[in-house]
This record gives sequence, structure tokens and C-alpha cells, in this order.
Amino acid sequence: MCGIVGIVGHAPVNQLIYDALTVLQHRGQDAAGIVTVDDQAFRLRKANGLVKDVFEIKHMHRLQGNTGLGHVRYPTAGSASSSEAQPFYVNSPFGISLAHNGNLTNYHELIESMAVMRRHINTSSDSELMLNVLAHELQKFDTLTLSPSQIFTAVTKLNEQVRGAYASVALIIGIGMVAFRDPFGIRPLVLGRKVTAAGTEYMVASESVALDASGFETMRDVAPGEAVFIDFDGNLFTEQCAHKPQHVPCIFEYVYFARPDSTIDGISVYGSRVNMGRKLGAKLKREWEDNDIDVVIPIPETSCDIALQIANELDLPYRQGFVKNRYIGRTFIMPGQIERKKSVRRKLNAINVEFKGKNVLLVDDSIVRGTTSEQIIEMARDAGAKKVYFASAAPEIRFPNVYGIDMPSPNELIAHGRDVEEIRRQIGADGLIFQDIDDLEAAVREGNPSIAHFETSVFSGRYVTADVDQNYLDKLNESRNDNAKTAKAGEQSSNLEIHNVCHP
Ligand SMILES: O=P(O)(O)OC[C@H]1O[C@H](OP(=O)(O)OP(=O)(O)O)[C@H](O)[C@@H]1O
Ligand SMILES: NC(=O)CC[C@H](N)C(=O)O
Ligand SMILES: [Mg+2]
Repeated sequence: MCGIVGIVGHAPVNQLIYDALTVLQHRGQDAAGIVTVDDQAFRLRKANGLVKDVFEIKHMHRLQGNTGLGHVRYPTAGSASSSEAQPFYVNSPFGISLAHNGNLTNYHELIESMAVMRRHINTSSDSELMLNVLAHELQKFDTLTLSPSQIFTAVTKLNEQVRGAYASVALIIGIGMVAFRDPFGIRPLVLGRKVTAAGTEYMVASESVALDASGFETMRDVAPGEAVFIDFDGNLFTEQCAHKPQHVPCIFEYVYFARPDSTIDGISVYGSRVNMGRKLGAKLKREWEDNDIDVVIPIPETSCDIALQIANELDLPYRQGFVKNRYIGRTFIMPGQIERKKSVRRKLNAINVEFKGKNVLLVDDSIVRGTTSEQIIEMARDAGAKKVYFASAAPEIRFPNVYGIDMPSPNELIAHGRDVEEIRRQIGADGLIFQDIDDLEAAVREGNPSIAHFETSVFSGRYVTADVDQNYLDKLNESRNDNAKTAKAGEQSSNLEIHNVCHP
């Protein structure tokens, strides 16, 4: 679930993009990159690591220009090599650089068509592939400049070829910045502006918090299938570029990915989490009528708003029984299971007094691999809890995700092939309760009743792009399960890191 940002401004954008990336860091911790346009040249810095480590003062000095893009990466395709960090670049036509959040589901079909088009893809990244599809479509206009309508035609053609989830932003040298969202609007993309003495500046980003941090006012979400083009004079053009757009945003943004202070598709992420707590609290009251819970404790950080609301519903005390180490990032988006497992105890520590002799209800937003829940229940018992109950604000996650969340392998999901009782035993809880899917959808929809459907494939196994069959899922599992990724990591040093050769 990467984070993207793009700005067309009237003053240097390097610091604004850096600031935006720091508030999008929760969407990707593996790599970061910024590209700016300085006169007629791209300036690029990208590498593996957190934003604060990737960009040193010397890099920031080099990132000159009033227009730029930024990306934080959480790999869902290809490898985690620095050569697959984003933004990507092609030199023809004009010179284009692109940043992408999402995941393409017809990579293999597209890569074959690239060979026919005599386009070379140097990495195994689906985002580099998407950039080349865009470049190929723009190349078809045999002109020295591009009009907004030509750009929209190219995006329309791209939408006809590319399947999966994508919120993308691209800079075209001498022309402007184009941002577009897939026809289902699976991944988020928001548009904002800042009125300055020199003229209006525009910004697109994965989440509204990035606009807030850079001093931009939110205008609206980019619609599913829509493209937004801003030329270098600051003129904004928009057009619907999909034949049958449908709004089916990813529900997991609200459950886990997005920051609570963001508003996505008109829905406050915080508000949706409070609603999740309300619904799950009501279910707990209904189904565990005579419970003996003494205290509700969240598993920081994402579940805190949910747990507080559950405590209110149950009229029980809410206590922060775990302290989060602020220097450890999100464990779920870490690349391998060994690291994820080790990081739970590094990240969270129990305050014994909140557990000693009590029956505690631990609340998390979701149970995916069970890495967190298994260890945290053990920690609660070690801290002296009498009984440990567990509540998940998301239903059982039983199916892989193919739209930008790295859950490629059903066997790695703790709820795959297990009922609630089996999961309870596996994580070692005294009681376990999951949110119902209808309640989860209703909790999120309350913020924007016009959204009829959400992308909920991890719970249902139904994939909205209709191109995902068992054969696809089997291949995905084979190529991206934890063992396959570990094997791939060993090969990474052989990748050509073309982008950094001139500018170490
Ligand atoms: O069942 P699992 O595979 O462990 O995945 C689920 C856990 O991972 C996430 O936390 P994470 O540490 O990534 O981030 P957070 O601090 O935002 O809660 C999520 O909030 C759950 O706690
Ligand atoms: N999480 C994402 O959005 C990933 C983007 C892209 N598929 C990559 O792996 O780089
Ligand atoms: Mg968590």
C-alpha cells in the first residue's frame, strides 16, 4: 500500500514533497523516492529505507524545481530491491517519471505486449510496466507537444489495457503532471490546491493528511477512472477516462492502512473506526451477554480508536496496557515473517499493573497472519492476566489480496481454512470474536452512503476486476509466498541500479 504525491507549484517543491512523504510513511516503509523537474531535467533520489534516512541534505539540494513527485514503497510485486524503488523513469517520449500505488493483475499479459512494442522493462516491477504502457500510448501522438485531450486519450487507452488497482501520478517533461485512478477507484487519490501570490499550486496524494502537512486545501477525491492533468503554467484539466467506472474502494484502507486523520472518498477514517467499535461493541453485548471482562485494552496503534469505542459501548474501563516503541514501524508491512515476528516484542511492551489478576479484552483492527495476536496474548498472560479475550474489528481474512496489500498466500493467513474456534485455539485466547462483514461495510459506509460496494475480497474471495481466477491465485502464491520472497531477496544484488550510478 504505497503512498504517492505530486505537486505542480510556483516555488521549489522538494521540502513540501519530503514533508508529505513523512506523513505517508505508514503506507510504505521499504523505500522512498522523489523526482523533481529542474528546467528540462529530472532530478531523482530513491533508495531503500525510511524517508528520513533516504534523503540527506545533499540530495535535497539536488532536488531542485517547482514540480515533483514522491513515493513511499511497500512492495507487492517484483522484488524489494532499490532498483524497484519509485518513481520510475523512461526517456521517451519527452521523458516521463511515474509513481504508483496499487498492484496490476495482468502483469504477464502486459509484459508480453511490451516485447511486441519493443519496449524494454528493466525490473520485475508492475509500476515500471505501467509507466511503459503510458509512454507507449503517448508515443502514438507524433507531435512535439501534447494537448490535455491527447493525454486523456492515452490514459483512456491505458485503462483499457491495464487491470488491477492503481492510483498513479506521472510527470512529463515540458508538458505537465497527470494523475489517474483505476476504474474501480480501489486505491485512494485526493486532489488539493494552494492559492499563492504567484498563482494556484496543485497537489495530488494518496491521503488528505499529506495535503494538510504541505499546507494544501483538499478540493476533492479523484473519481474512479478519472484523470487530472495540470500543465506547467498551473492550468487544471480533468476528464473521465474509463468507459464504465464504478466506485468500489478498498475497505482495508479504513480498517488498517490509512491514517485516522485522513478523509478518503468523503469518509473520515477515524469516524469509520469509531463506527467499527460501535458495531463490534454491540455484537459483543449481544453474543457475550454474561461476560466477565474487567477492562478493554487496545493493541497499538491502529486499534486504539476502535477499542475506546468498544469500552464505551460495554461501559467498561479503557486502558492503554501496552506501550508502543515509537522507533519501530508497522509490523504487518515489514517484508518477511522472521522480521515481523521479532518486531512485535520490540514494538509493544505490557504494563503489568493493567493486567495483573484481570480478565482483559484485547482489541485489534484485524488478524491477518496472527503474528501480533499470538504474541500479544502470551504477553498479556505473562503480565498476569487471568483471562485474555480477543476482538477483531475486521472479519476473518481468508483470501489473498491482489490489489496492493502483500497477502499473496492463503496458507500464510491464520483464518484460511480455520473456523473461529480453531483460530481462537491457535492464538491462545479464552474467547475470540470477529466483526461481521455487513457491520464492517455499514460502519464505513455511514460516512458516505453513496458508496454501494467496497472492495472486500480478503473476506469474501470475490475480486471486483473479474480477471482473478484460481490459476492466477496459484501462480501468485507460488511466486510471492514468504519462502519465494526470501529466495528472491538473495538475487537482488544482481539488479542493475541504473538510477543511482551518476548520483551516489
Ligand atoms: O495478524 P498480523 O499479521 O499480525 O497483522 C495484523 C496486525 O498488524 C497491524 O499492526 P502494525 O504493527 O502493522 O501497525 P499499527 O501500529 O498501525 O497497528 C494491524 O494493526 C494488526 O495489529
Ligand atoms: N503497495 C503498493 O502500492 C506497491 C506498488 C507496486 N506494485 C510495487 O510493488 O512497487
Ligand atoms: Mg496493529
